Amino acid sequence: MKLKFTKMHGAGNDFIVIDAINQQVELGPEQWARLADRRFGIGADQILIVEHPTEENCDFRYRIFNNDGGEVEQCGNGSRAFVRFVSDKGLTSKRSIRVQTMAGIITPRLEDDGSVTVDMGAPRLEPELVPFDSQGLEGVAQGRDTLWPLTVRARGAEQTVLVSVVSMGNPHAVQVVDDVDIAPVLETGPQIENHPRFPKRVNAGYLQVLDRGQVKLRVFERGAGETLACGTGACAAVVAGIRRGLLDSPVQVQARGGRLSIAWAGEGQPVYLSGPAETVFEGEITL
Ligand SMILES: N[C@@H](CCC[C@H](N)C(=O)O)C(=O)O
Repeated sequence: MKLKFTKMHGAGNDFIVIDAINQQVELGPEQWARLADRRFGIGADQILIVEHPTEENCDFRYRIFNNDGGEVEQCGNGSRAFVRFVSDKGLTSKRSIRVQTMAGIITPRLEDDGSVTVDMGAPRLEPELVPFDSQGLEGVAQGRDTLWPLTVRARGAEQTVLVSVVSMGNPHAVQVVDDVDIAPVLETGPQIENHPRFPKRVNAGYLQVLDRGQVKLRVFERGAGETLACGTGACAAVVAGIRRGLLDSPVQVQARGGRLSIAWAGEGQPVYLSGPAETVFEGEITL
C-alpha cells in the first residue's frame, strides 16, 4: 500500500499530515507509531488525518495520533497545520473552517499573513473533567486557581511540585518554574505524564513567567516526549497563569521552536491560539 503524506510543522512541533479523503487509509496503532518513528519511519511528534466529517455543519474531521501510535483528543499546533494543508491542497476555499475533533468542534482561521488563529474552545477546569483524581488531596489556592501537590523524584531526591490541571480537550498539568532552561523536564516529565492521579496520562508543562504578557514554556507531551512547542500546552499554561493572577491576556509564549500567541477572556470563554504552520516536504511511503 502506498500512502501520500505531507511533512509539516508549527513552531517546530512536527507532523505527518495524511489526506484520507482522496486515498484509503486504514492503519492500526503499530503502523502509526512506525510512521512517526524518527529512525524506522518518516518521523513526527504527531500524525494528523484529514477526513470527511461525520457530524453535521462541519467541514472536516481531524484525527490525531501521537508518536507512540495512540489516538488523542486534541492538538493545537496540528490544527494550524491542518488548515494550511486543506487550503494548500484545494480541499476547501474557506478561510474559516469548522473542524470535528475527538474533543469537540474547533474553528481555525487562515489569516492574510499566512498565520492561523484557532478558536480552541473553552478550557475545562474541574479536576474530574481533565481528568485528575483529586480525592483525598488538599489543594493550595492561588488567585482563582487551585494547585495540586504531586510527588516526583528529581536530582536524586523526592520533591513536591504544585500543578494547575487544565483540559483543552486533552489533559495538562502546568507547574511554574524559575528557569525553564534548567527545569528537570526530561526527568520529571515522564513521572508526571504517568502519574496515577491522571487516569488518561497527562501533558506536563513547565512555565516561566517573564512579565505579565510574556512567558517561556517547555512541555513534556503525553505519548511524544518533549516537543519544541505544544499548542494546547501553551493554551493550558496561559489559562493557568491568568487564573493564578500572574498573567494578563494576550500572552506571547516563547517555546523552544518558535513563538505562539494566546488570548483568553476568562472562565467560560474560548482560548485563541495563533502561530505559524509550515510545509517542509511532500512524500510517498510504501507500507
Ligand atoms: N502537540 C500538540 C498536542 C498533541 C497531543 C498531546 N501529546 C496529547 O497526548 O494530548 C499541541 O500542539 O497541542
